[in-house]
Formats: sequence, C-alpha cells, structure tokens
Amino acid sequence: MASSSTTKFLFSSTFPTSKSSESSTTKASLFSFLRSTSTIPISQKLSHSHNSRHNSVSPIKNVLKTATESSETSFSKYPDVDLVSNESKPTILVSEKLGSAGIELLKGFGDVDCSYDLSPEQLCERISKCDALIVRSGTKVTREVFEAAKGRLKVVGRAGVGIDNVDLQAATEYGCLVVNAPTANTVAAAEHGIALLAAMARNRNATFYCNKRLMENGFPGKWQRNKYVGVSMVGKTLAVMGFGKVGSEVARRAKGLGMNVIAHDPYAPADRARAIGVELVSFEQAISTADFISLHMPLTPTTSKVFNDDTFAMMKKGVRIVNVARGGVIDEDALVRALDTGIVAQAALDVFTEEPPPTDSKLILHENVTVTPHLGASTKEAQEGVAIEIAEAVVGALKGELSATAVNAPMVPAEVLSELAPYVVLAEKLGRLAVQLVAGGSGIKSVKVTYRSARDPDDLDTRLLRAMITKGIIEPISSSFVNLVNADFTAKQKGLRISEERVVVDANPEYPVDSIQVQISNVDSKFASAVSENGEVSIEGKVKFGKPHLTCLGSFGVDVSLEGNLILCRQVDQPGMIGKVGNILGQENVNVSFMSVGRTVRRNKAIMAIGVDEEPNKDALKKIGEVPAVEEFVFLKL
Ligand SMILES: NC(=O)c1ccc[n+]([C@@H]2O[C@H](COP(=O)([O-])OP(=O)(O)OC[C@H]3O[C@@H](n4cnc5c(N)ncnc54)[C@H](O)[C@@H]3O)[C@@H](O)[C@H]2O)c1
Ligand SMILES: O=C(O)[C@H](O)COP(=O)(O)O
Repeated sequence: MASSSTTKFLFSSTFPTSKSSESSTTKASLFSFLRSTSTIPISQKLSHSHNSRHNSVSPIKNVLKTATESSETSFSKYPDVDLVSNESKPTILVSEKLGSAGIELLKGFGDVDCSYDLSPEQLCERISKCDALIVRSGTKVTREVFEAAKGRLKVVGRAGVGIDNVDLQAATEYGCLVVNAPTANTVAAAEHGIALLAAMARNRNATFYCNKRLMENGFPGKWQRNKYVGVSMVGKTLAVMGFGKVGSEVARRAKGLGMNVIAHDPYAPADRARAIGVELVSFEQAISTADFISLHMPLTPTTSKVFNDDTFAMMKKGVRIVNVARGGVIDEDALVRALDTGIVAQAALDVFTEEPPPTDSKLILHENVTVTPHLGASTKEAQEGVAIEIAEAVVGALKGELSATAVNAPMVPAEVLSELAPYVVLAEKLGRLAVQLVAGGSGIKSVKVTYRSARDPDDLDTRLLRAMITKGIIEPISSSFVNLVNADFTAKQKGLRISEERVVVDANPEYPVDSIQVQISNVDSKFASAVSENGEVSIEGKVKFGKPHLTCLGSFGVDVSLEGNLILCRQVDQPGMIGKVGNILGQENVNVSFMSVGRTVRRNKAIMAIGVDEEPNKDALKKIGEVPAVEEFVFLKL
C-alpha cells in the first residue's frame, strides 16, 4: 500500500461564545436535503410546504453553526425554523440598495431590515440584533462590527465581487462566514470598462464639457473640432492586468474592436488566455508595451498601489489607463504626477481609494481624467442578478448549508459534500472521543489524522473532515465554538498542531474514505487500553451502512456504532462479563444500543465497547467499576 501525500497544518481561538449543539440525522434525510439544495433554487424552496422544511438537523448543516443553544436566536434552530412563525426568524440587515428580487427572497426567510446610509456607529449598534448582513462596496465591515455583533452575526453577504471592504481575518476569528456574488456583475463591469476605454480614446469627457459650453454660448465660435481629436483603438496594444472573470471579458471585447490584447496575471492559466487569443506576459512587459492598460485585479496587500511612480516610469509615454477594479491598486498622487508629466495621457476611473473622493481631489479635477462614480456593476440586469445570487447564498448559509461562494471557508461542491456527509459525522465523533480519552485534555498539542482510502490521495479533499475533527477535539475542552470557518484559526490559537496523512489501501473505491485514524501524542490517557504500542492515544473509525463506527482502540479491534454514549471497559477475558455489565445497566434502565468485544490474546485482556442510549447514573458506573474482572473503564459522551 503506497502511502502518499502528507499535508501538515498548523492551526487555532478565543471566543467566549458557547458551543453549538450537534445532532445527527438519518442518511436518508441528509441526502434528500443535499439533493434538494443542489437542484432547487431557494426561491422555489421557500414556497415549499411547511412540512418539507422540518427535516431533522443535518450534520452537514451543523458545520456552519456557531451560536449558543441558550441564545434566544440560536443559529442551531434555523435549519428547523418555522418560516411562518416570526419568533424564530433570523434578522437580515441590508445596508445598501439591493435588487428587489433579492429582497423578496430574503423576506421569504427572515425579517429584513433595509437600513441604508448607516454611520459606522449605527451599524455597530444594530449588528448585535442581526444574524446576517448584506452589503455592497459602500459599507466597511470592520473588526469593530464583528466585535459589536457579540457572536450573533453568522454571515456577511457581499452583493458583488470585491471583498476588500470586509475584514476577513476578523470574520474568520469570529466564525462568521463571508459569501459574495462573484459572477452576476462580470459582464456589466466588462462593458463599463470598454465604455470607459472608448470614451477616453475619443475625449468623451472633454466633449461633454465642450457640449455644455456650446449650449451656454451658442454654436458660433465654439465648434472646436480640432481641439478634441481622439486616438483610435484598432491595432493598439491593450494590457489587461488581472485576467479573471472581468479581465477576460474585457479582453474578448477588445479583440472584437481589433485591438492587440496582452495580459498579466500570475495565477491565470495560459490555455484560457490562448483560447481568447491573448498572450500572458510579465508585469513589466505588459505595462511597458501597452498603449492602453485596463486594471482588473483585486485589491490585496500585494496589489495595493502597484501602479506608482516607479511603475508609471516604466510605461510608454502617452499610455491611457482604465480602472474599473479598485482605486487602491493605484497610488493616486503618483497618477496625478504621471498625468502632469504626460507619461499617462489620459485615465478613466470608476473606482477610487476613497469613495466618494474629496471634491477637491486633484485627480478627479484633472482635465485628462474621465470619472464615473463606481458604476461598473450598475446595470439593471447585474443588480437583479447580484441580489438573487447573494440572497440565495445568505439564506443557504443561515440554513447551515455550505456555500459555493464562501470566501473564508472551503467551498465544497454539492456532490463532494453528499459523498463526504457520513464521514463528516464520523470525523467529529472521533475527535470528541479521542479528546475524552486524554487525561487533562487541554494539554493536547499534536494530533495526527490518517485517512485510508482506495482512491488517489489527490482525490480526497480533507478540509471538511479536518475541520470537524478539530471541532470534536476542541469543543469538549473549551468554551470556544468551532465551525468550518474558524476551525483552523481556533486550533492555531490553542497551539494545536494537526497533521494529516492520506494512505492508499486496498478497499472499495466506491467510497471516498475507508477509515479515519486519530492519534494524539505526548499525553496520558484516562483509559490505558486506548494507548497504542507507539505510546499515542489512538482510535480509528469507519462508516458502516452510513453510520459512524469505532473500529480500533489502541491495539484492540472493536466494532461499535458511535451513537448515543459509550462505555469502554477493559477486563479479564472470561465468560459472563457481558452479562454482568449488561445486568447492571438493565437494572438502571439504561438501554444498550450496540456492543462489541475485542481482544488481542485469548483469555488474556479484552475490551468491551458498549453503546448506550441513556447516560448511566453514578451508581451504575460505580457498580461496573466494582465488577472484579473489570480492570479499567471509562464513560464517554459522543
Ligand atoms: N467597478 C465595479 O463596479 C466592479 C465590478 C465588478 C468587479 N470589480 C472589481 O474588478 C476586479 C476583478 O473582478 P473579477 O470578478 O474579474 O475577479 P476575479 O477574481 O475573477 O479576477 C481577478 C484576477 O486578478 C488576478 N490577480 C490577482 N493578483 C494579481 C496581480 N498581482 N496581478 C495581476 N493579476 C492578479 C487573479 O488571478 C484573478 O484572475 C475586482 O477588484 C472587483 O472588485 C469592480
Ligand atoms: O466588486 C464589485 O462587485 C463591484 O465593485 C461592485 O460594487 P457595488 O456593488 O458596490 O457596485
């Protein structure tokens, strides 16, 4: 069996919020839920019958839940929420104008508060009463907003692409999911880019001015045709900086105008560029050979002010620049200097470092600058599309579904999700079990997870499983809540190092995972038999008939369904032990759901793993401990 790629992660959290509840559901209900989410748009789902919404809570849904059970607006209630009853409806704050179809969709799910033009203070005040916030580019969702939310805010929806106005690090630390609407405004932005390109080339801005003067003064003497001679675009070289969704649509359209298009994007695949007839080149080559430069990269620490005195100096004299990306990618003072010296002949700008820019901004007042007030996404079509896209993403997130447009959590395609669902449950149970086997669980520093599978290791996306193991380990020993969004961060904060290994085994390739093993090193165990020959607390589990099973404990093979609670006993391997312990539980009215005995050597030591529906009282546990052949035992809550 070839062992393969080993991925190692460092993780960590410090939230006073308490834990989410975890409930399981049948495979059937989980899968029907997943099927319905992948095929029925939420807009239709909302009109479904009342009963259809009352599925049991899916464990997959739980991966995004964060709020306390005790909280009045507990997020854990949402998947079961009665959409008709106002009592349990989530509150969704929409802080900027959103298309009406999106608003209607949101109203079908929660209480919608459309409050535009809130000051930062007003936003912080209101946010603690909200479960979701929907913004466009005009609202700054700062760390203060997440702090002020006091753990209630579950999802921020950005009705558009750029998420530079959301403090993603703070969102992640607070376990708040951020989703965006990345596709619905692509064409609108590309069309606006082309419109600005053409407007600039033909002095459209100056022509407006000229027209106004013409109207004021009458035509005679003002017909200044020679003053406003433009430049042609055909045959000119356009450098598209950022060859993503908008950049490639701009390139496609510019090709149609007869331009020679080159592009720079360190992450874009060359074959996608070739397919449009665009050559991918270096940053320097792009800016030094272009007659026109069109900006389409996101604003990140790397791209901030990437167009500055130094890079303007590398450009062809008389270059023309369009920016429909983000103002912050340009050093605006440097652009004014480049315009003044003529390095940049003209600029057409839709976006600015500060929006709206100050009225005395030298840049917007410059005679060679054409400006629009961040209108790239502002077409009727794009706004309706974005509104629906974000409303669906936010409602889905509030229902605990994993989002396809999550910005700070793994995006897991529906088909992968559906396949991994039972393993997600297993992963969390193994984490919970492993940590309870450690004496003084908070001293855990190093956890190794081994996934055994018949499939190629590259085919197994373990992020979800890893997050759930982390959740299982951390939640029983701390007040931190852990969800898919903050699992890695939480583990890192706690100094918990989780390494992963994927091992190919001879198993059924129909299933994504054959077994998951969790090993905790450098710790003492409450139950010595859980310690492997190598000295680690070691447990292994499998999914059998859709249910999580514990299959190995230390060096002992067992087979017990991980439902309800678990009693582990080590005893002398002799007849009558099952009966003795079973009798004690029976007398206390504790129902045994599952039972398995494992041993290494006949008539030596044996492990008895007993699944119980109820929690045995102290007396029952004491009596089990007093059975003469029982050498050690432990009761574990799953
Ligand atoms: N003006 C508007 O109203 C408007 C509308 C839509 C999008 N936008 C902005 O346009 C930009 C692009 O949007 P998109 O939907 O195409 O996003 P996208 O993620 O599809 O594309 C961005 C591209 O930039 C590339 N990139 C990242 N760093 C880069 C770098 N240092 N140099 C060059 N390329 C780099 C990425 O690899 C990616 O291909 C974003 O900033 C977005 O906010 C503005
Ligand atoms: O990033 C975006 O999607 C655009 O900048 C659009 O922003 P807006 O929704 O504020 O118009």
